Amino acid sequence: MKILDVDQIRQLDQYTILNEPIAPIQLMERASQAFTNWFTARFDSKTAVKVFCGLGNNGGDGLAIARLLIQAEYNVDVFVVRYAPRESDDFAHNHRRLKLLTAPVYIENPGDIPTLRHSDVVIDAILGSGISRPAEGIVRSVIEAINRAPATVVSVDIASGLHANSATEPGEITICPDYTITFEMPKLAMLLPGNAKSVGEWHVVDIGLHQRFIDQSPTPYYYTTRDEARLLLRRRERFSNKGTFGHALLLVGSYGKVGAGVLAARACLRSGVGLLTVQVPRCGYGILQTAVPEVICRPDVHERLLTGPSEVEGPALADYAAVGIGPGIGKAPETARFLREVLTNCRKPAVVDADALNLLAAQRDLMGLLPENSILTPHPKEFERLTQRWQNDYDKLEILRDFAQRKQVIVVLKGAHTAIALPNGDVHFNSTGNPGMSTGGTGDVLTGVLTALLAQGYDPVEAAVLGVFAHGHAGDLAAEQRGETGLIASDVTDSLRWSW
Ligand SMILES: NC(=O)C1=CN([C@@H]2O[C@H](COP(=O)(O)OP(=O)(O)OC[C@H]3O[C@@H](n4cnc5c(N)ncnc54)[C@H](OP(=O)(O)O)[C@@H]3O)[C@@H](O)[C@H]2O)[C@@H](O)CC1
Ligand SMILES: Nc1ncnc2c1ncn2[C@@H]1O[C@H](COP(=O)(O)OP(=O)(O)O)[C@@H](O)[C@H]1O
Ligand SMILES: [K+]
Repeated sequence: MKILDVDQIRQLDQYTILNEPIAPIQLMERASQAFTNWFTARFDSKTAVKVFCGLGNNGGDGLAIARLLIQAEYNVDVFVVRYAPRESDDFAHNHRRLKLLTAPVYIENPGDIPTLRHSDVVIDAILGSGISRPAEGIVRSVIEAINRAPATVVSVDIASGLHANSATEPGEITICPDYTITFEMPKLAMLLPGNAKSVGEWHVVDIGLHQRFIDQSPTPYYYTTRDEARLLLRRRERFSNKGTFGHALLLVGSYGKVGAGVLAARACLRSGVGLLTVQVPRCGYGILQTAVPEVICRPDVHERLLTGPSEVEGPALADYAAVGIGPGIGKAPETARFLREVLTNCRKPAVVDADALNLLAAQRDLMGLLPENSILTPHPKEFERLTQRWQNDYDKLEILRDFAQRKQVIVVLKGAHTAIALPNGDVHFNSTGNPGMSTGGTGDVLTGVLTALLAQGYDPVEAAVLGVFAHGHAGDLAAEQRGETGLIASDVTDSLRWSW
């Protein structure tokens, strides 16, 4: 799904009005109905609803929502924050309609702000995507009062005060909602960690904006939906054999961190690889053979480190269908030398994770050896080591896109809504995963998943988008079973389904 910016959404709005065609006020009605459908499924009609409206179209939505809820027999109070003498045409239209049902309360001074109780549900329709300056004066006072109150808060389209696709400057204030119900598509701001408090749990409701305009609109930002991820999945053919699905090599582990290798190996097997060889330091031999009997184990000649040579013969590096390197390998100079050898010789896109990334950061010339379209999977700290410190999430996104383009690699920047930057500058945000996955080893699992997909011949971009989705989906299934708190990395592997 594309993520468009505010100007594009405004044009999309106009395009829909002209080409569907639909009257602007009807489009507002459709958006308000879509919000109301979500709201009534979530909160019952005994709920005390307090709708706060601004004077633009977001406020117009709020007034229409208030009317729809009154008609559905909810107990609704409406407050209009009168911060300016102007109001939008569609606000005015809905204002006239609402006044036939109820009398809104006008807030001009802080003394007009009502007291909010724990049992109240606030609908925040003060400012939407049209915000053009920081919230000040009475708008700020209302936002502060709502944030202080113990009530549940649901924002219409976007939290008041939050910019849809640019940074919130220090000192700016936003509503901190429990939920955001946004129209048609997520806004970039909703996918960025720094905005978590200004977004809450968010849901998209479809309001039928014109698909042709969306298709034609250029954007570097995408959000992977379940259907899109499903389309990437390949079926296993009936007349297949293990050779059909590739022979992968994982280079993993060091003394004390052989477990990282076990996690990656198990996940690789659970992701459909045909055959898997795992090279671990000699100390990991017994551990790996016992924990994962399905793998071919190649013990390194070194007892505690990965250094390269092994007494067990195997295919040349370039003959493996895919190579994954990093989980648990440590940063010893011998391992750094081996990494250099691997990157020089493997000639196919590789999966590079964890300490392999830290070694790249320490010896930056290694980056020049990365095979084109390799998949790098840093968490934010590792990414910072590879690049530089950033000012805010938007700055970080630019650094991410620039890095992927300059190095011609795929960067999977992990976290909630993992951002996958492609060599063409596009960024795909993931839609699966949960905070239960913030626990040691889940990243190692991802390395196994991605290596398996490359070995099966998935194009690296597809492998990255699909693998990250499947990994997060497995995390979500695991969380359903165990809850988020009790989730461990092995549960993610055990929950890999490859259907959704
Ligand atoms: N696009 C869609 O698909 C659909 C969109 N819809 C809805 O429309 C919303 C966007 O509406 P919108 O453009 O009228 O913007 P909105 O935020 O309501 O208000 C702008 C007004 O506030 C003012 N203002 C700005 N900043 C301010 C501040 N800090 N403090 C005080 N005032 C401030 C600004 O003033 P100005 O900049 O002109 O001086 C202007 O007067 C969108 O979020 C969605 O809810 C649906 O109805 C239908 C489908
Ligand atoms: N809050 C979260 N929401 C969704 N996914 C998360 C969250 N926290 C972590 N994850 C996922 O869990 C994995 C953690 O990887 P990483 O930080 O490398 O862990 P480790 O190094 O311990 O293996 C990543 O795939 C990341 O996207
Ligand atoms: K709002």
